[in-house]
Amino acid sequence: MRTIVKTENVKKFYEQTKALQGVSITVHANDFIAVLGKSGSGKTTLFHILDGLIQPDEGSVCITGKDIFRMKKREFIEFRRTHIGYVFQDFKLISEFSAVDNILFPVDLDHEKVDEFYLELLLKELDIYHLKDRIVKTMSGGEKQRVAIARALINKPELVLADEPTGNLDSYNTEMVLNLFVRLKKMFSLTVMIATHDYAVAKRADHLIVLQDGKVQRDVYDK
Ligand SMILES: Nc1ncnc2c1ncn2[C@@H]1O[C@H](COP(=O)(O)OP(=O)(O)OP(=O)(O)O)[C@@H](O)[C@H]1O
Repeated sequence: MRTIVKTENVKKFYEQTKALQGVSITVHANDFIAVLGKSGSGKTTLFHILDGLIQPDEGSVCITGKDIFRMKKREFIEFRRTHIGYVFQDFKLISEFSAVDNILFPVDLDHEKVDEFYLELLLKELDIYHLKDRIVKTMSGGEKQRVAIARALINKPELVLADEPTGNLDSYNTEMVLNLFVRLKKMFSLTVMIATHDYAVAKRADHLIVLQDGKVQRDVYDK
């Protein structure tokens, strides 16, 4: 089993708050991992650290065997772009842009040629092909969520981090997004990590990591 994520003793403090108090986890390739915890348990902090958005105060983070906080900035930017896809809790889409312009934003930034075949496949798999030219601000929460997932996948990352991907969805859309992650994981050999506060959602994963007060309280691997 190939290791995709390995953190050792990761700590992050915000003044009085100990957001992460020594988190060590190992995540294997092609698994579906749920990080379960109540509000304030440190899920977003951990995901931001895995994505290199914030730096830990202590500890190390290796993604596909590379220590991301030992990389040079430019090297990391390129590494992140090609290895990690992030679905933000609040989507972070550009509301005045169309779905397809949002999805292609990470590609356009790098002036790369668009893989039209892959784009079409993604749009169809996510059931947003018919919405590709719609302005994002006119879309429902579930539709925006699927656009955000497509944007995270457009550069064919190995690791997808999704922070509360079902947090704002009703039960129908929650089920749809979970099934989608399972299908996309198989189809594109992804490793999918989701953060959630909902045990019913977390139960669907192969690997469950429970965070409590910034510490790993349970780490169960069940395939
Ligand atoms: N930028 C910050 N400045 C100060 N404290 C912060 C900051 N970011 C997070 N915290 C604190 O760190 C702790 C962990 O927060 P975090 O957002 O990681 O939790 P979470 O499990 O993702 O919660 P939620 O489910 O509500 O998003 C909380 O006590 C939070 O208030």
